[in-house]
Amino acid sequence: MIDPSLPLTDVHRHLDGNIRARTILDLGRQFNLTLPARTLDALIPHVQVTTAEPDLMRFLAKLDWGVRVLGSLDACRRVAFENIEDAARCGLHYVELRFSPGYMAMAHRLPLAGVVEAVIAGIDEGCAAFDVVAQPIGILSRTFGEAACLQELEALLAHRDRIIALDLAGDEPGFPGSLFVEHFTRARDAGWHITVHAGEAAGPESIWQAIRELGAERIGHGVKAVEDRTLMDFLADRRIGIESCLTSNVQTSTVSSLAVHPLKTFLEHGILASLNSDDPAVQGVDIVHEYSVAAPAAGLSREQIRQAQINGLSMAFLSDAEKRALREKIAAAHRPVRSGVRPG
Ligand SMILES: O=c1[nH]cnc2c1ncn2[C@@H]1O[C@H](CO)[C@@H](O)[C@H]1O
Ligand SMILES: [Zn+2]
Repeated sequence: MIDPSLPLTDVHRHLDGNIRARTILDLGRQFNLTLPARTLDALIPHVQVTTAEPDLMRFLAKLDWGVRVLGSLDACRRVAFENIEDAARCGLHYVELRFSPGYMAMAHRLPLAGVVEAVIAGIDEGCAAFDVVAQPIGILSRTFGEAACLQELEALLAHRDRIIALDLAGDEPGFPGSLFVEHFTRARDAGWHITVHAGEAAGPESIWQAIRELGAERIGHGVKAVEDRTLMDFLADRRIGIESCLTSNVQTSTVSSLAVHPLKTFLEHGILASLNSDDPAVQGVDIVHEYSVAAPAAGLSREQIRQAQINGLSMAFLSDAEKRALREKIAAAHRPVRSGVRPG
């Protein structure tokens, strides 16, 4: 139930959580690595979630093979390019691709700033080849601690003009946002937008912390906001966007089923919440599934799904003029061409 006359956006999509299984096989061969399987069918269970994982960390382990095969900077460039191709193929007009340079560099000790440069180059090449607007968001992988995140931050700052925002992802309960206040102060000083994974594996206090201490303008997942009415009022009043990722939340056991997902409550509360994919290749689903299958299963009406699509562009890290231009472009492309009408 995507409205084709409106821009289709995905503002919460991990580039390094969207590495094709076929590419993992291919790069594994190229770098002579021993993968857990030699064929695509046999590899899938190692790199894709099939049934819900018991918790976030076990879900995140499924992303590991994707980055273990990144044996060179050119491999990083390739997966970034393929991410744009994937976005175009599923009909996205605008995508914010987030990635963690430290996580991508880890297995083969690639230079961190080199990874950032390669990812940006792949995104640029993809945007030149396909009709998609894309912007990169840097991630600090909290799972590896404050010092590792500082190195990621430095690498991202080396390309500060090409990065639009900073995010914090990974082990939310193990590494609370309070450890990263300095990192985010520097990010804001660099003029970046801020979005933070919060209220996914930890409670509403994690969302308050992200807003008050890290300066989050948007929240990734934010599921646990439903437990705190004052917080929901605050999110609605301040127009702090919630980047919902329905299928992901079931696969990480953040919610027990789509039927109990709070997105519908957020929309009824007037919160700026949108539909996004998270880690499409790992999840085995993409944005079209989120709109046509997951959102109805989460109880959203047609009108609420349309509102979520509008919200996706509203919360995008674009200027008002850029948003208007995208809206007008899609509306014009959708307008039916009148044939057989001759002027005069
Ligand atoms: O749903 C999620 N919640 C929290 N962290 C995530 C999620 N998906 C991916 N990452 C984390 O983001 C970085 C790669 O982009 C990695 O740190 C990965 O663990
Ligand atoms: Zn995420």
